[in-house]
Amino acid sequence: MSRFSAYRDWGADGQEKPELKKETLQRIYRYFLPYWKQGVGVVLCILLTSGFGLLQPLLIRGVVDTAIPQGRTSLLNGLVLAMVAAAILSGLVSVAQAFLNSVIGQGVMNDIRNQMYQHLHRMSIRFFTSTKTGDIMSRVNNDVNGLQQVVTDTMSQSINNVLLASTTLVTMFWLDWRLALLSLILLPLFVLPTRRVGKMNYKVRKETQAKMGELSSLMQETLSVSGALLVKSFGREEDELRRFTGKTTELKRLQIRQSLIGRWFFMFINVISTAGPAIIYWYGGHLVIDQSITLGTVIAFTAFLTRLYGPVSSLANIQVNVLGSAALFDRLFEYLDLPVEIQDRPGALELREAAGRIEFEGVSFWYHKERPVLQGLNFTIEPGQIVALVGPSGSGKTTISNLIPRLYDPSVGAVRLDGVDLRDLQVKSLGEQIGIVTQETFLFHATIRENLRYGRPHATEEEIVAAAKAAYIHDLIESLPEGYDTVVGERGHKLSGGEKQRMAIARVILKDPKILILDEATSALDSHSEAYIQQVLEELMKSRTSVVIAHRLSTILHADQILVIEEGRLVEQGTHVQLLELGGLYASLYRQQFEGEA
Ligand SMILES: Nc1ncnc2c1ncn2[C@@H]1O[C@H](COP(=O)(O)OP(=O)(O)OP(=O)(O)O)[C@@H](O)[C@H]1O
Repeated sequence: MSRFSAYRDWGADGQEKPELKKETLQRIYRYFLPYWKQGVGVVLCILLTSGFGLLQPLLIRGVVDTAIPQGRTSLLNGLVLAMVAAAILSGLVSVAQAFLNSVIGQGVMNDIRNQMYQHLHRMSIRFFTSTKTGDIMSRVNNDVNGLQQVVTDTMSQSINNVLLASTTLVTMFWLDWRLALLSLILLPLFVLPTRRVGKMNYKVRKETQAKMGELSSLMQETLSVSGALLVKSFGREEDELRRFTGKTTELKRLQIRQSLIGRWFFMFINVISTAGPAIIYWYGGHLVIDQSITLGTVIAFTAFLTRLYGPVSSLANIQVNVLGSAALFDRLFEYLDLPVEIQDRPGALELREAAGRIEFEGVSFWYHKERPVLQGLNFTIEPGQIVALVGPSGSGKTTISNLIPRLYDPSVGAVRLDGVDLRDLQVKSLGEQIGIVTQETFLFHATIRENLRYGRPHATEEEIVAAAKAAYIHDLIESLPEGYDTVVGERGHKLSGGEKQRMAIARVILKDPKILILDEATSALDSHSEAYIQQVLEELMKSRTSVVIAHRLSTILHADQILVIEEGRLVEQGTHVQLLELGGLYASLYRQQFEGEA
């Protein structure tokens, strides 16, 4: 089985039980390292806010125990002012903390998103043909977004909570050890239910995430232009609706469950945050009556109690949260770690100007090992030659042409350009020498000018117009209200199949590559336009090596060599005249077409 076979089930959400791996932690740490300064800032902010927080109950105690009983109004004013000032300062610091947190979170997220996009572009076509677009999108968008929330919240809240809980506990013991002990005994009451709720919440959240992924994949497929067209043309709207509502109903159920879990959580919090202080008032009240502590201490204690229980119950969930973040990171790392199939070897040569001699030596190829697509191909294309690949549908012609720009590497044997194995050349420099026009032309959602310039980013206006004229598309472009500024592509102006092919040809004319691959490049044209374009292409093919795949054999009569492919094997080779004389597969294909057209 190919090492890429795992791609096929990508996004099926294999990992259920997250575990914390040392390598994961180390890698996460490396992403945060560049932001250490902001990290120090966050810790300082947390220290300050927890200091301000500690101050409040102590100030309350001063008010209750000293200022009011002793009738010291100036002290009362001072204490109240200090309370307000501490609240304002604490608020300001928390704004700064939120800012720093965002800088870190967004920064890490941005770095990962860019790294992921770059990595995805290094992946071979095999990856894209075997992975659902929805899954790729979902990883780049949802997972990376999820990261910010989970990571920064988990990280800074954990530090925050540890500090809050420990400083509060120390202060509580300093104030009165008996009440402090009682608070500690009550702690499990608080912590245990929230921990359970936290776990349940995590599980449902994960299920919801997976369901949402499925839903977005489904929408991506059925709401794309081609998908919608298919649904309509087969009248399958109702079935699709059923499939969709099946998933949304499931999602609804999960989300209701999630919000119920939230309600349970708040119920526990409410009960305990009322019951906790009540118990402290009860025991503290007795101590006040016995005059062993002051009333202010009891009031301060109840304020401290919420400062203790909140952070401790969050910390009880920290394991779940940390595991959750680690799992999210792991999902992203899995993508980042996908092996790059086609990449530069160390010391790969830069191809400056290819002469254009292409050799296939003992080339076999398979997408999946059990089904070879090309078998033992040997042939040479001399510089400047026009070579046509001919053969029944599915015989492997496109696959052969894909090996030349190294969209795939041969499974056995070698493809050479000017005597050098393609695997020893820099992939980018190879790509620069090759121009491809296929049956399906893709245009970006951009202006016609920008689309044409894709072939040569620095092309002048004159060069663009000249290329468009050469591809017989200039007049059409001029007739559009916005001419070369017309936006085409996914949501822009629609060009017909033939017009798109002419755009693709103009784009390649601009690129001016040394090697040309035309895979059914004129299939969308009527015979009148095809005759025109054929002239253009013949002009274009002069002085470069060209590989042409065409079902309409009339377009390849003048090829220097015709390679006849059947079931992945080279079965005949020669010029049109030679092959007709041979009276084999080519002759019969030609006769069939000739008779069909006659
Ligand atoms: N990405 C892929 N994964 C698995 N099998 C593939 C893939 N692409 C093509 N194939 C298979 O490889 C074989 C050769 O396909 P190829 O597209 O090279 O044929 P072709 O001669 O160009 O056909 P056509 O004339 O119909 O375009 C076919 O049987 C096809 O099903």
